[in-house]
Amino acid sequence: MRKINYNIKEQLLKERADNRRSFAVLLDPDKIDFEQFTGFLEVAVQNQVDYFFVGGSLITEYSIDKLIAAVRQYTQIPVILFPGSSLHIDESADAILLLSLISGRNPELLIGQHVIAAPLIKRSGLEVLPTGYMLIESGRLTTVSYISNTTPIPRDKPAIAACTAAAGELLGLSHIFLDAGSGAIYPVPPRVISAVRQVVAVPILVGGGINSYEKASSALEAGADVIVVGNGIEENANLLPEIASAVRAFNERTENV
Ligand SMILES: CC(C)=CCC/C(C)=C/CC/C(C)=C/CC/C(C)=C/COP(=O)(O)OP(=O)(O)O
Ligand SMILES: O=P(O)(O)OC[C@@H](O)CO
Ligand SMILES: [Mg+2]
Repeated sequence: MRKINYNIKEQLLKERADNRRSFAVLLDPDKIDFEQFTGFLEVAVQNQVDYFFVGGSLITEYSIDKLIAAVRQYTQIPVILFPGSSLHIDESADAILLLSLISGRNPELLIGQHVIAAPLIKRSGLEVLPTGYMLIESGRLTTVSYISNTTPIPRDKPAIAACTAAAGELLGLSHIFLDAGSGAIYPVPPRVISAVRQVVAVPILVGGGINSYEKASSALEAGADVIVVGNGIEENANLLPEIASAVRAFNERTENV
């Protein structure tokens, strides 16, 4: 299937203006079982998954291009890179979350990797989604915290999260991603999401440890525009329809309000 010319930034802004929420499934290239992948994609289409995010803190197989080609063969779901480093850029995707890790104080992940990646991104034709990426404490040491060598924001300090997100927006970042980290024990607390929601106008993405209908609903009620789920779906195939139904229920409930 040919690449479609999406404008994801505009799509996210429109959804936000309409108070509609979206569902992104995180695909870890190292964990895809290509034998079963077609069936998985059918389920994703049936359940109206809005986006595939593709990436990881650490990638060992470098099968991003194969993964995207498989997605394209069976679906029109947009593929957005969620890179842990400048080595994870693949121009066959539709867009890239250009993350700046604003909750941390590691200059490499605030600007260093971006300098290295800039010429590649410019020539790739990928749509760029400039994103303030914020790690929130999650009850355990996550891969992303370890690999990025940064300390997450304490989960009981919504004011720190709000000021960090506000600073990111003032700097011109057009999305905020609140991430408890893949496999988090505790997802981003609703209080943190709503504190950020009150101070920024840009779309908010929330992920990490969302593994039930209830957790998804709480994040949506608190103001998350996009729910991102990875590990939970890798572990339990029934979770994809469950999260999709939480997003659908929210959208149906608020449709005529
Ligand atoms: C500028 C460019 C192109 C890259 C740098 C991008 C930045 C700043 C990254 C920040 C830190 C980072 C390592 C983010 C990766 C986040 C991610 C895709 C997490 C997915 O989960 P994993 O952390 O891989 O967890 P598992 O161990 O469960 O697979
Ligand atoms: O794998 P999970 O815990 O769903 O987290 C998804 C994503 O937000 C991780 O960066
Ligand atoms: Mg992973």
